[in-house]
Amino acid sequence: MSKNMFKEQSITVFALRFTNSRRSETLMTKKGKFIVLEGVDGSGITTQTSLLRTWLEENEAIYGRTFFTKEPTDGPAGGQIRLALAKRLKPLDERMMALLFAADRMDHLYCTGENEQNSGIVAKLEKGINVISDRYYLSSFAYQSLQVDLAWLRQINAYCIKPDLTILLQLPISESIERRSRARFHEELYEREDYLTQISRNYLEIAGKLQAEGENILIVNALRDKKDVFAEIQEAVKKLFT
Ligand SMILES: Nc1ncnc2c1ncn2[C@@H]1O[C@H](COP(=O)(O)OP(=O)(O)O)[C@@H](O)[C@H]1O
Ligand SMILES: Cc1cn([C@H]2C[C@H](O)[C@@H](COP(=O)(O)OP(=O)(O)O)O2)c(=O)[nH]c1=O
Repeated sequence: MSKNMFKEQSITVFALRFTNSRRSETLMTKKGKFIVLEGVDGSGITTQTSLLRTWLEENEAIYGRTFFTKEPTDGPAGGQIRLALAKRLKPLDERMMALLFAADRMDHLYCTGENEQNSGIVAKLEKGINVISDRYYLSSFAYQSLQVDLAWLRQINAYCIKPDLTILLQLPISESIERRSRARFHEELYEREDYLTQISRNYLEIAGKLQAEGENILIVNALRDKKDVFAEIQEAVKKLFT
C-alpha cells in the first residue's frame, strides 16, 4: 500500500468513527420526558395516570416508550413509608417521614438495577424512555411542610432532577374526600379534612413559587368529568413533544 493510500484509508476510518461517535452521542443525549402527576388524596391522580397510560401505550410509535411509576415506591424506604401511612408503626416524627420520602426518592431516581426494568428514573430517561410518576417532590413540599420547614425540605431533595412537566390536579377538599370515601373505607395518615385543606393551599402556594423559578407546572381544575380533565392533560403532554 502506498503511503498516500494508507493516509486516505486512515482518514476514512477516522471520519467513520467520528460519525458513529456523533451518532451515539445524539442517541445518548436524546432524553425521555419526565412527567409528574400531583394533587391531594382523591384528586384523581390514579385515574388520570391510567388514562395517560392507555393513550401513550396506544401511541408508542409517536411518543416512544413510557414507563409508569409512583411514590412511595416498592423499595426499602417505600416499604417503611407504607407501614407508617397505614398507621402500622409507632407515630413517627414528621422530619423522619420527610427523610424517608427523600430517601425513597433517591432510590427511585438513581438505583442501579440489574436490568432496565428495575433501574432508576434517570437511567431510563437517558435511554430515551419517558417516565410518568404518580407523585414526586411536590408531594413532600405540600404534605411535609404542614409540620416541617420548606427550606429544609428543599435541601434534602436537592439532588432531585426537575420534571419536564408537573400536572397538579386541583379541586375542593370536600369533593376529594367524598370521592375517596366512595372508593375505599380506611383512612391513611394524612387523610384528615383539616390536613388536606392546608395541604391543598400548600400545593398552590409552592407550585406558584416553583413556577416563578421556571418550573413547568400545569394546574388543572379536577372538578370536571374525567374525560375533560384528561383532554387538558393530553394537550399539555402533546405540547411537550412538539
Ligand atoms: N373527574 C372525576 N369525577 C368523578 N369521580 C372521579 C373523577 N376522577 C376520579 N374519580 C373517582 O374518585 C375516586 C378517587 O380517584 P383516584 O384517581 O383514585 O384519586 P387519587 O389517586 O388522587 O387518590 C375514584 O373512585 C375515582 O373513580
Ligand atoms: C410522595 C409523597 C407522598 N406523600 C403522601 C401522599 C399520600 O397521602 C400518601 C401516598 O399515598 P398514595 O400512594 O398516593 O395514595 P394511595 O393510598 O391512594 O395509593 O403519601 C407525602 O406525604 N409525601 C411525599 O413525598
